[in-house]
Amino acid sequence: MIHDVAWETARLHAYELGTLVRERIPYEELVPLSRASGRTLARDVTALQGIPHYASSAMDGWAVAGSGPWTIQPRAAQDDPHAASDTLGDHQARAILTGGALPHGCTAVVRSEAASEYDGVLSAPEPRWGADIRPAEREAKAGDVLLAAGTVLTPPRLAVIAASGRDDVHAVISPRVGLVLSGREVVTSGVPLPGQVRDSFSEFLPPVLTAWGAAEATPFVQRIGDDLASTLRAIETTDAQIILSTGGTGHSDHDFLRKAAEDLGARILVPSVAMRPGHPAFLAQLPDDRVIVGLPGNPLAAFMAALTILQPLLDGVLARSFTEPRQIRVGERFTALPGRVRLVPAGLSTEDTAGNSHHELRVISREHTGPAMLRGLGDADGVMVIPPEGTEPGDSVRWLELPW
Ligand SMILES: Nc1nc2c(c(=O)[nH]1)N[C@H]1C(S)=C(S)[C@@H](COP(=O)(O)OP(=O)(O)OC[C@H]3O[C@@H](n4cnc5c(N)ncnc54)[C@H](O)[C@@H]3O)O[C@H]1N2
Ligand code: MOO
Repeated sequence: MIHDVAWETARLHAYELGTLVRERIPYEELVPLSRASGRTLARDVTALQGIPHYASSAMDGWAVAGSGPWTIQPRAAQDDPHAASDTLGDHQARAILTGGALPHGCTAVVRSEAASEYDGVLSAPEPRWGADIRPAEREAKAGDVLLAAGTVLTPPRLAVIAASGRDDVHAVISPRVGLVLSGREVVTSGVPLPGQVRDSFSEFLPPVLTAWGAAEATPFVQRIGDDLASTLRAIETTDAQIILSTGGTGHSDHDFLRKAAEDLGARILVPSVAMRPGHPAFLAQLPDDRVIVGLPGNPLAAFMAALTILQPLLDGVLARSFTEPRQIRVGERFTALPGRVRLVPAGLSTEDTAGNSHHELRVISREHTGPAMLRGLGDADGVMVIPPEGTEPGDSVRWLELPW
């Protein structure tokens, strides 16, 4: 009798195994910013200089010193309106563009639309001291830690790093992932005949892996039949550090993943998970520390298993922190399912299933969410985790983000 691991425990085991794998593989590499989106920082990033690194104008208009009216000074460098320059004396003004370096002595910027110019003299309502000036180092001082190790690089974070003067970053090296797709009935193109099934995973899993930070390159894909020899061969011959297999997680005489893992001396960390769908999900560590993640063959079940085991595993391997899911209010009633959580594709809505409107968003399950279906997931905003005791409308549940 296999002992199901609680959903929360399966996530923790997967994360801890990931941190162990992290110690066994090379840690970091220098990556240009242009290729660093989605990567994880291996080290803290400090500002090479302040952001911004000089005081500048926030508007097109006039740099002024003291009170008006002001005598207009010629531009220091006619061909470069942004050039840092000169000093303004009291009651003097000089034209300036947004982002232009402030002249010394400048006490405010007057917007062009607020000022009038006549015979070399500028008049405007008295500006507040410091108006429309962007002081140096307002966003960061030189040497400040801008982003901590373990942070995932998003487009705005890359821009912040660039603004501080850096061209590249130390990113955590992603593990090599191999996909092993099992099932003689699985076909990869065209219209499947009765008894055949069109492959759901080779289009689906690689971008999910990329979104979860695992692979810059397409993972190595092997297709195997339903037999022990080819299952063993697939595991033994790949150089992947994480072997992600689909199908064959069951206990029938056509399912060989568990037997293969046992024959290879693997330590089974998660034999199955107290969840639905995705219950047969499986996590094992081979004697050489490579990892097998067994995803069930049913496509939605496979994704729920991946959310439960693969994502925390990758967070561990990528030196990211363990994330606790956010809470969100559910908009419908679920009866109890003793001992198991349910992972349900759901959409955000301001209405509950009884048609009542609410100020805060609630989540409501989508249609077409059977274990072998992906339509509901395609329409979903996220996945809700329904506790074994069920829910009443308005209860809080955990909410898992989708990787796309
Ligand atoms: N007697 C029992 N039968 C089953 C149980 C059980 O507890 N007792 N559990 C069910 C659950 S839950 C799941 S999930 C599946 C697990 O199946 P396997 O991981 O062994 O996967 P297969 O049997 O190989 O395939 C299941 C199903 O998925 C389809 N499949 C497989 N690969 C693909 C693919 N690449 N693309 C699309 N679809 C795929 C396959 O054709 C089957 O229909 O077992 C239940 N049975
Ligand atoms: O993991 Mo299975 O349906 O629960 O498809």
